[in-house]
Amino acid sequence: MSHKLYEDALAYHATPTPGKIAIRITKPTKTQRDLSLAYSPGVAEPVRRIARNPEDAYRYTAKGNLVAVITDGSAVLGLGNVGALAGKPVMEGKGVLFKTFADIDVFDIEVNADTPDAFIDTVARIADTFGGINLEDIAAPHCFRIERELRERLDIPVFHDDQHGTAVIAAAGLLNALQLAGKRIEDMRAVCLGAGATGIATMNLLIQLGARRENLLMVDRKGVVHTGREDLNEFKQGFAVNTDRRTLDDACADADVFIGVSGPDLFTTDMLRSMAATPIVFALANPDPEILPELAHKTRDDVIVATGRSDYPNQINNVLGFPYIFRGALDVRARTINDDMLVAAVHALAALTHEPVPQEVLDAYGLEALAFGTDYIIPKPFDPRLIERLPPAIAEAARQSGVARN
Ligand SMILES: O=C([O-])CC(=O)C(=O)O
Ligand SMILES: [Mg+2]
Repeated sequence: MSHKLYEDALAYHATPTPGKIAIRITKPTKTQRDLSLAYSPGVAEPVRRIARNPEDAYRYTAKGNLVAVITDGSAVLGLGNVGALAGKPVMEGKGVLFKTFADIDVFDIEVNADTPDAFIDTVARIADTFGGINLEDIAAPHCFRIERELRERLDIPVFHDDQHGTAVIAAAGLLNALQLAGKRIEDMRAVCLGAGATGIATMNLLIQLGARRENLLMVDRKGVVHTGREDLNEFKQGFAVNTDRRTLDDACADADVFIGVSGPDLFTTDMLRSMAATPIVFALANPDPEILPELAHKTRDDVIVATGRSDYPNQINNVLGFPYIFRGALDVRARTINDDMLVAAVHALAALTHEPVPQEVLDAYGLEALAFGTDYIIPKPFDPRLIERLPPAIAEAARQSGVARN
């Protein structure tokens, strides 16, 4: 990407105030009386109430609209293990998006943890502060255990964004792309390059939506995940297929779908040429995709391409998910975010793409027109209808599945 954009990004982050987010006060604090309500002695009364009834925290504190965006810095974007502190710009960025798109407040928390247990313990001990926990940029496989144990221990939603957020958006975009390609998810043969958090969660969600496990080939650094391998962790084992295919080249031949959640430029033009008719290529590595859209389109004119980036059509990025999924969950004080809620989000997103696009979306993207088609398989992040459609669908799924407290 251009050097200029990166220079601009540094200036954006540095001035006029370092960082991207600050705290706002929601009550009057101008007079002696204001202070005696906000602080001693008045503050003692909500304290006594919450001590008697913890649910009162939702009434007298910011808890119910406050999400922790928490990382250990072990898998920041596609940049790898850069450490907790270096992950902070991304976590602040998530806070900006939660606030902009769903009016949810965020504390970003960067945890230096030597072990998954230390991380789990830290999060569990601070969880009372929050209405929900958004785990971010935590590497596989330890992210799976971290999420599972925190879900068991806590009665607020715990959601690993890079797994389920990205999976929801990819699945919604894929349903639409398959429709354009005239293919059914039940028949689709898909390759997933990258068997980490996002890859595994996405494949699991596609199976829930009708994909057949034996038609999904996961590929990791050592090649195709197949039943003859003895180096697979329990999460990859679930996707081991009985096949002769061994390399990424082998896997891509005649495939209908390629989903990359790996690293830059790993998907070649030869691989693309070997895919079935109207191939679907989701090159989702951030910031640099597995293949650049211009190269994919130059290689085949029947390809449908998506990336994770804002500067190309078809942005498959979890920004379309986490703000609205948490909004829906917080609105009904859901105890968790379950699969029914994720599937509801998939269908709401996929359906919205078929409707006429409002003028303000065209303006935000400098476009004359935009309609369902190969360059528009998923709504744009600046679509004001997202906040109207997604949270109610997710909240309803929470109610139906019995995890809503309101
Ligand atoms: O931050 C983004 O653009 C999407 C994301 O969660 C990641 O790449 O880890
Ligand atoms: Mg992430």
